[in-house]
Amino acid sequence: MLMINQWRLFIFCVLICTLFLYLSLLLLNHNDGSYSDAPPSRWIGLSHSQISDISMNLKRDKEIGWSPKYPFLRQEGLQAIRNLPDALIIGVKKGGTRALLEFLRLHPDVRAAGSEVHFFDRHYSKGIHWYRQQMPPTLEGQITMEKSPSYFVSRDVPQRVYHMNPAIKLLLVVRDPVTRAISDYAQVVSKNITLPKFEDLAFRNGSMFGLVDTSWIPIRIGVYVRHLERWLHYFPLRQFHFVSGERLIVDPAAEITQVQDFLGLKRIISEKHFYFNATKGFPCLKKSEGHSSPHCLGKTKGRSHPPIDPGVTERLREFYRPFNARFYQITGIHFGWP
Ligand SMILES: Nc1ncnc2c1ncn2[C@@H]1O[C@H](COP(=O)(O)OS(=O)(=O)O)[C@@H](OP(=O)(O)O)[C@H]1O
Repeated sequence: MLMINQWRLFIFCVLICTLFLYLSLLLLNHNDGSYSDAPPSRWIGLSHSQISDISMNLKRDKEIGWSPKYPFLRQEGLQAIRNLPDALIIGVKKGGTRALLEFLRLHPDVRAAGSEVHFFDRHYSKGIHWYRQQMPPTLEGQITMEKSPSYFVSRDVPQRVYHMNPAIKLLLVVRDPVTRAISDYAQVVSKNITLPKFEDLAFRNGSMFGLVDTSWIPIRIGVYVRHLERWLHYFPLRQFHFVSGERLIVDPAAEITQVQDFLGLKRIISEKHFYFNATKGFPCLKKSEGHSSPHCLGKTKGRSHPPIDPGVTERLREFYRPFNARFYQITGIHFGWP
C-alpha cells in the first residue's frame, strides 16, 4: 500500500515539473521579438515625445517589417516600413494631378498612396499615426508620396504640412485657369445635369457683361497666385516644383524628367514609357505598377467639355490675366496662358 502511494506521488511530481517546464518555455517564446506597450526601463529619462516616437516605430516595424505579407523581404534581410511623405502633389484640382502621380509611380524608387488621402484638410484630427498608416510600405531609398489636389487651396494646410516636415518637396500641376474652371464644371455637371449653365455660375448676374463671381469655387481655385502666396509664408520657392498641365499632355517625358530631377531620383522614366492613344486623345502608359499591358487613365480623366461661348472664355481670360502675370513673376515660369 505504501509503495503504491509513493508511486502516485512520484508520477504527480513528474507531471507538475513537465507542466512547469512547458509554461516556462511558452513564456520565453512569447517574449522573443514581441513589443510591450509599456515603456522599458532603458527609456527612463527620455521625453514623452521621444518615447512615443520609439514606441510608434516599434509598433510600425511589428506591423509591417515582420508581417507575413512580406516574407521575401525578411529572407533578404530587408524591411519595408511605412513612412510619412517626402513629397506631396498639392494640386491643382483638374490640373493633371492623377496623370502626374501615375507617371511617377513607374519609377522603382517612388511609392505612393493610390487614392487621395486628404489628411491635412479633411482627416487632420485622426493624427499623424493614422496618416502614416495610409502610406504604402517602402524600402530604404524609396520615396513616399501622396496627392490630394485640394491641399493647394485649403487655408490651414500649409501650416499643417510645415509642422509635419518643413523640408518636404511640393509639386504643383497648373493649367490654364479658364480651361481648369470648365473642366471642374464638366465634372460637377456630369453628376448633376440640372446644374445651371457655366456662365450663369461664373458671372454675378449670369451675364458675361457682369462681374466675375469670385466666390464660385471653380473660379476661385484658378487665382493661383493667391494660394501660392499663402504657401510661401511657410515654404521657400526652392521647395516647389511647378508642372505645366498642358506640357504634361503634349510631352509627358520632358515634364517627368524635370520632376525626377527635382525629387533627386535617377532619370528612369522616359519617352519609352508612353504612347499617344488617338482614341483617348492623351498620352497613355505602356505598362504601370498595377498593369503589365498598355493602359490609359480612367474615363473621368480627359472628359469632353461643354461648349462655352468664346465671349465668356475671353472675359474670363481678361479676369485672370493680372493674376497669371503675377504668378509667372513669382515662379519665374511663363506657362503660356494669357
Ligand atoms: N495622360 C492623361 N490622360 C488623361 N487626362 C490627362 C492626362 N494628362 C493630363 N490629363 C488631364 O488631367 C485632368 C484631370 O486632372 P486631375 O487628375 O488633377 O483631376 S482631379 O483633380 O484629380 O479630379 C484632365 O482634365 P479633363 O480633360 O478636363 O478631364 C486631363 O486634361
